[in-house]
Amino acid sequence: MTSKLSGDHIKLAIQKDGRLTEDTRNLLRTVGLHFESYKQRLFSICRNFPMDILYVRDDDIAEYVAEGVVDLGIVGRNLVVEADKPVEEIMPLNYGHCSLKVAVPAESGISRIEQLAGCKVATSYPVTTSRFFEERNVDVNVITISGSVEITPALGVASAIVDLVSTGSSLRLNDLIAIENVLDSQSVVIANRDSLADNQKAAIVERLLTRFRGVMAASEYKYVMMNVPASALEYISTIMPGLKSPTVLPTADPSWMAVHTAIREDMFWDVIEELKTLGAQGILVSSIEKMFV
Ligand SMILES: Nc1ncnc2c1ncn2[C@@H]1O[C@H](COP(=O)(O)OP(=O)(O)OP(=O)(O)O)[C@@H](O)[C@H]1O
Ligand SMILES: O=P(O)(O)OC[C@H]1O[C@H](OP(=O)(O)OP(=O)(O)O)[C@H](O)[C@@H]1O
Ligand SMILES: [Mg+2]
Repeated sequence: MTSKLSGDHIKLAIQKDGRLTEDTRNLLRTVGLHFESYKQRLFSICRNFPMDILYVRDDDIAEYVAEGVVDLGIVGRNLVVEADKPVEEIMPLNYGHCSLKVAVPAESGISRIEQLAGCKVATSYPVTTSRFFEERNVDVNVITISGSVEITPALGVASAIVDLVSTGSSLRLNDLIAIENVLDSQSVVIANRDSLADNQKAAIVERLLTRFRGVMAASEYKYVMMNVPASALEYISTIMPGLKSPTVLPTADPSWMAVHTAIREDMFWDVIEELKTLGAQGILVSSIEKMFV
């Protein structure tokens, strides 16, 4: 095995050390990739998949993908939009959820962005912010700040900010309120366009995405096993939004049937409550590790 990045592999850039790092590493390991990741490492080679992983600052990922330094990147959509580079977003990954919002001091009395005309707006996302206000025809002076944007109104630097919000606690801590959403973000896979046009690379990318889909689909479902009265089986089958029709097996008692199915997490409690009222018993629920439909 060589220590250089090899040509017949695809290259994936992920955040080296930050909010997305742990979830991203976990996802890669859950899809069965074997690789070393030490903090001082800049890249590692997957032992069982034709891919090399580069660890970089998240701000650089979209640029590296656009330039073809790497074929794929995993990064927050907020940074893909801000980088404004020609890359393809090919899959949302359902972690790293946050939103970019316009916020103002709570006591300012400002509730609409039109009231910010002629004002200073501080942000670490100048490209996205300028475009947002231009599209809304509100003329503002965008000031670029690299961090702790929330304190700029209190310092008199700006009348409003555009910053990432997740729980909203940073805004509350600084007596700010959000007045408009600029974009919703989550971790996404982005790809270099030439790599997608290369059949060999595109095939490896598709293998990786298939694995990601399997893990993500599984996280949205629970596997449910239960015994139901044979008389209620027909109706119970209609209320179970499983993948296809549920698996029905006979039990030692002909008046009871065993039913196995996958139920979407978001409908789970409603369905379980209804099943219980219809006489289902011995309901066992388990997580699904991977799922391919
Ligand atoms: N409070 C939050 N909650 C959830 N996700 C967030 C939050 N803040 C940021 N994110 C998402 O996580 C990404 C990485 O955030 P992080 O704070 O690690 O960035 P960073 O400090 O710029 O890291 P780097 O050192 O790699 O440049 C953000 O670009 C965004 O997509
Ligand atoms: O709505 P909340 O849950 O409070 O999250 C939002 C905060 O999280 C991020 O900052 P981070 O903690 O990464 O600090 P930094 O931007 O100063 O690096 C973001 O820039 C906000 O400040
Ligand atoms: Mg960064």
